[in-house]
Amino acid sequence: MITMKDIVREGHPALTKVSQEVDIPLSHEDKALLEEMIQFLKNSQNEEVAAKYNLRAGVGIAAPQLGINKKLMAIHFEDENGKLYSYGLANPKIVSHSVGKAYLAGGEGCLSVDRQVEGYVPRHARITLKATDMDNNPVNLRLKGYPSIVFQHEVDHLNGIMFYDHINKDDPFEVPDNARPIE
Ligand SMILES: O=CN(O)C[C@@H](CC1CCCC1)C(=O)N1NCCC[C@H]1C(=O)Nc1ccccn1
Ligand code: NI
Repeated sequence: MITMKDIVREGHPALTKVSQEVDIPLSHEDKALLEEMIQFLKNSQNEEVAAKYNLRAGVGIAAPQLGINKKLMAIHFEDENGKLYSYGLANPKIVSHSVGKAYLAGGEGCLSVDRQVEGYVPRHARITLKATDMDNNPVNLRLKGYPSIVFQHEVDHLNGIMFYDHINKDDPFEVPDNARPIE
């Protein structure tokens, strides 16, 4: 099972590399990795399991965080309306996005970053994302709000981008014009 010791931390080269696309149909190895990544997220959100294995709760994880530079990412969480987002995705691509921006009002963190980094992380408010899921089916998702932010955070990892790369150095809490805060 994946635990925190498997998650590489900032300074590890895998986090700033552009990852490679994977072959479709997925190899057994890549499919098994996506399954393990989803299981980690489920475990991390389960109080007993997280306490037992000292897991930090996460809603998404990308293969580079495991030192693996493949375009594989997993997302698992329920939004405020109880809608479940649970995906193991290969070769995700943001094919279109809104002009408008959005950001988490509380800022962002990362399981690969063992420190608080203050500031707003401006992202696209809405995105259309295409990918292949773990059963080799094409996925076409239109996302807004918190889910849109989560998916963008993970896609960034596959391109070697960390959340703090988006924070305005001169004014971390500067709100880009017409950007929407997500509580
Ligand atoms: O690349 C992937 N990562 O680095 C895991 C990150 C991904 C999120 C950060 C901002 C958008 C996506 C993650 O999940 N976190 N960041 C650090 C500690 C907190 C944790 C988190 O937000 N946990 C959470 C939130 C709601 C419900 C349950 N748990
Ligand atoms: Ni992260």
